[in-house]
Amino acid sequence: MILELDCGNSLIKWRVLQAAGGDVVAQGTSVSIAELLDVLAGSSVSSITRARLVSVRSDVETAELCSRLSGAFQIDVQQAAPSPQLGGVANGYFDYSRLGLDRWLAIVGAFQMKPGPALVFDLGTAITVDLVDGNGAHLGGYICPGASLLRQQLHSHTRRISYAMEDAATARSTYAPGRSTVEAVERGCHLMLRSFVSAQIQQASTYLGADFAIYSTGGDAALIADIARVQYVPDLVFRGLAIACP
Ligand SMILES: Nc1ncnc2c1ncn2[C@@H]1O[C@H](COP(=O)(O)OP(=O)(O)OP(=O)(O)O)[C@@H](O)[C@H]1O
Ligand SMILES: CC(C)(CO)[C@@H](O)C(=O)NCCC(=O)O
Ligand SMILES: [K+]
Repeated sequence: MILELDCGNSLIKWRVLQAAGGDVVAQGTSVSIAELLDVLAGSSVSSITRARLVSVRSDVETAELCSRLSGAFQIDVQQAAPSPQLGGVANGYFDYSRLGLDRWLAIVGAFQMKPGPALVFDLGTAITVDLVDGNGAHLGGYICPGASLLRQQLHSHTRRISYAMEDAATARSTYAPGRSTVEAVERGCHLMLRSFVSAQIQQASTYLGADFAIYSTGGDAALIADIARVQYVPDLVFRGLAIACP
């Protein structure tokens, strides 16, 4: 079985495949490797024979994650590394090694799904947007605060904005003007995020032509999944990871 890990700034997303390109037998999100090892130990996942990992954490932290994993399963852990080209895509950064590896793999995963122009949204701790043209040239992209950061900044920098997170999801059910703090903040941030996404889609036609695919991935991808033409692909980074570490 193959263990795949996407180590973001807040969470470790992981899944276990029966074999390369095979069925997903287990998946989840963990706050730490220790928690992930506990979950796997208590599951029906039997023998992990390979692991591949992408991380946007510091080199020291990433090396630590890899060594914990190799120690636990007695295996080598393959790690995605920056590259100027992969899977028909050319990295568009001035310095290709500076492009976040999660972004890079999401673009590569998208281009493999359908070779052609694409706009890729990843909604995690940060929201990232990347453009790739029909020849596989990555044109660059954008990095913005994610949905939680937007709200948290309001909570941290004001005296009177404060509410229980349990009430947040209900408050987001419409976009009507908010009549309580929770409604006003949740609807405001949700609209801000969606307006940004719509503006990106509109602007992208300048660079990609009228006919491009739009993908959304990451923990908060569902917030924009209903916008016209947006395809929700939760495992976009893992698709790219399989190409980077075959
Ligand atoms: N089970 C979950 N646990 C925690 N957050 C979740 C969960 N499901 C969705 N989310 C949302 O996903 C967001 C985190 O997204 P994701 O896990 O893609 O990014 P990350 O790993 O934290 O960050 P990044 O990859 O941008 O560095 C949170 O802001 C939260 O709103
Ligand atoms: C932007 C994030 C945090 C998104 O996870 C990650 O891709 C990252 O750390 N990128 C490095 C900076 C860059 O991509 O320009
Ligand atoms: K991410």
